[in-house]
Amino acid sequence: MITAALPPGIDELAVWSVPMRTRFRGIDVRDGVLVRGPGGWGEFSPFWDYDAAESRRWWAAAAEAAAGDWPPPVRDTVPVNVTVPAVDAERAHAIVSASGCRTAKVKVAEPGQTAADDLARVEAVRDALGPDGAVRVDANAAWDVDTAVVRIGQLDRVGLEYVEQPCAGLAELAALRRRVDVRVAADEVVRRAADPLAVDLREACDVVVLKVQPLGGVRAALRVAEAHGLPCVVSSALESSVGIAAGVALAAALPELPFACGLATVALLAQDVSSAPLLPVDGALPVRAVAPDRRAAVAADDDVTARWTGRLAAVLAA
Ligand SMILES: O=C(O)CCC(=O)c1ccccc1C(=O)O
Ligand SMILES: [Mg+2]
Repeated sequence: MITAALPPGIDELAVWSVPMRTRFRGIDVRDGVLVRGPGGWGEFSPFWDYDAAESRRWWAAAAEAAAGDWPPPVRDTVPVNVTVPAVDAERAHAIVSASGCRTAKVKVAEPGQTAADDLARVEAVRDALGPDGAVRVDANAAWDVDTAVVRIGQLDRVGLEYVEQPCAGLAELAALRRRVDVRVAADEVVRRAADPLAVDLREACDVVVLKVQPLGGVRAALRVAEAHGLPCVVSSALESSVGIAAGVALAAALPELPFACGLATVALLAQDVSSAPLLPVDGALPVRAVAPDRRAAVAADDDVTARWTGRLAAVLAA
């Protein structure tokens, strides 16, 4: 526990650090800060490549959770997808089979891998799910428009629910969307925007991905959903179960939830902050509070703790 320099409204900070089971987006270790306020626990865990200015929305999400300021739920469970990292086909099959989920999101276009690697992984996932499951892919903005047309054409042989952020920019997404039949989902183009409310998504996508921390909290993300008027999918930023609970609160509060959410990612962590982690049962997460009772077991070392308290101080001063 750290007692120095607590932010306003916060009575405890706990810095956690756990290895990933599988490398994901170049991340092998996930870490962050848990904060406790009068309304419960919140999570502040911007990725290390986010500067203080870009991390401010992440802090707003943690402060909102600690204040207990979430909107009421309209459902008590949230259907989720299993998230498949850029692993080989055999492991992808095993991950999906073990998950109990009926929807899978598969990472594609990983640097150093080929189109054949992606196709083999996606085919294995389809095989594991059977014909009634839903398969979506996420390219994390890796393709130009022509490449995306070709790759999506190949991968859609298994039938895709949507392709998430196939290209980087709004104009590219719009150009691609006119050339493929598969739905396009927008992620980075919304969550990394200076103003996620003001991005003009009308031609660019069919689905909007909402992430609580990058958008500045549950209420801020609900305003993003309302501003765009498109179907939304809530997805994680690889948080511990405390941060995932905020995603679940958002998914539970959305008026419509037509697709499974990307909130089953505690399974990608080797350990969790809670002895009752938010992991899916029969493809869904329950809407409930999370007690981070394992914070001593997952406590970061002094060096990592100092880096996080420094980061938090920089964000609060910004
Ligand atoms: O959506 C999911 O299934 C899991 C979350 C996920 O993919 C993700 C997690 C951390 C950072 C970025 C992303 C992403 O959607 O690109
Ligand atoms: Mg994404």
